[in-house]
Amino acid sequence: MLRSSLLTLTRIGSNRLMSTAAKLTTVEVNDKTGIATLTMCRPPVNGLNLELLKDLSQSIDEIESNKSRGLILTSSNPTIFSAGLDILEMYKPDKERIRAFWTSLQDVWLALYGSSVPTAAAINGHSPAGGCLLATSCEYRVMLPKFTIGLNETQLGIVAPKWFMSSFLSVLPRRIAERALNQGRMFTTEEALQVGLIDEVANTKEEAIEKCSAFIGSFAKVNPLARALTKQQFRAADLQQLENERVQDLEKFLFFVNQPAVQKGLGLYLESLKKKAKN
Ligand SMILES: CC/C=C\C/C=C\C/C=C\C/C=C/C(=O)SCCNC(=O)CCNC(=O)[C@H](O)C(C)(C)COP(=O)(O)OP(=O)(O)OC[C@H]1O[C@@H](n2cnc3c(N)ncnc32)[C@H](O)[C@@H]1OP(=O)(O)O
Repeated sequence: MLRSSLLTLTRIGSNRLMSTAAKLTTVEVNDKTGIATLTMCRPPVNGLNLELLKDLSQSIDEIESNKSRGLILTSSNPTIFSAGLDILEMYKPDKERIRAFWTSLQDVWLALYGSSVPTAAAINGHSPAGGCLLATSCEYRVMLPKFTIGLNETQLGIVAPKWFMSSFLSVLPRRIAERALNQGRMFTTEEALQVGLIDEVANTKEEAIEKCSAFIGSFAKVNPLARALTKQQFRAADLQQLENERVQDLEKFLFFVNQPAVQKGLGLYLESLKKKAKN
């Protein structure tokens, strides 16, 4: 398979480390537990651009087909899980590339939210918008203190698509989800724990990964097929909705993102990020 030819396989202690040639993600399988840790490593902020999304898709497929016991998603950056979609993909976009970009994002969501293996996110840094989408696509979340997580799209003058809302709603009560989305609210770790957006707090990344592993281990005595089919039945309606509306969803996104007012808003937001970075 093409994917195999892109992979290098290294052994670190009892762990197998698979990394893509471009190294935007690594997959490390713990030989004792059989759990795969998928790490995003795209400096400076794990912005989800086309290449990172393609890598994530490939890595998730790899983990599914390697029959790993579970998947833990985390980041190599010590303060940022993912800054969400790379705004440079949406600002003054290239016509063909932005189509591939959005389609890849749909692929990642379908693969992660619909994954047959147990999934958990070790959120070791800030996790706005697309970062929160990835985290809420997993079944369990452990976060480090003093970071933020949420769907802040309305703060940028954009709208979270329905399937972002589906992931959010699979975790939060409807009333809290609706208000947070309308406000574009970012929750601190402590607030996220209080509303149920995350399941546990850990003091270090290692501890977060241990807690994620313990969650995945909690299924050890459950029949894997029964567990996977049960999970997929819970998520089937959300997944089917995007499968049915993929093309319309892409066209809606392209129409929306190309509106002059949206482009202006994204430009101003990028400028404010750059100014903040300089100060
Ligand atoms: C009806 C509906 C139909 C269709 C829907 C249509 C549209 C909706 C589409 C999509 C939904 C959008 C989802 C998203 O994910 S949008 C992205 C949202 N993300 C953010 O708002 C995060 C912004 N970043 C930050 O808040 C901070 O950077 C962060 C807390 C992550 C890290 O802070 P830190 O102080 O550590 O780093 P910075 O100095 O701020 O940044 C370093 C560097 O990185 C650049 N940067 C940061 N975030 C992004 C990003 N998301 N995209 C691109 N670039 C980013 C930042 O500018 C700095 O760059 P430089 O100055 O060049 O070093």
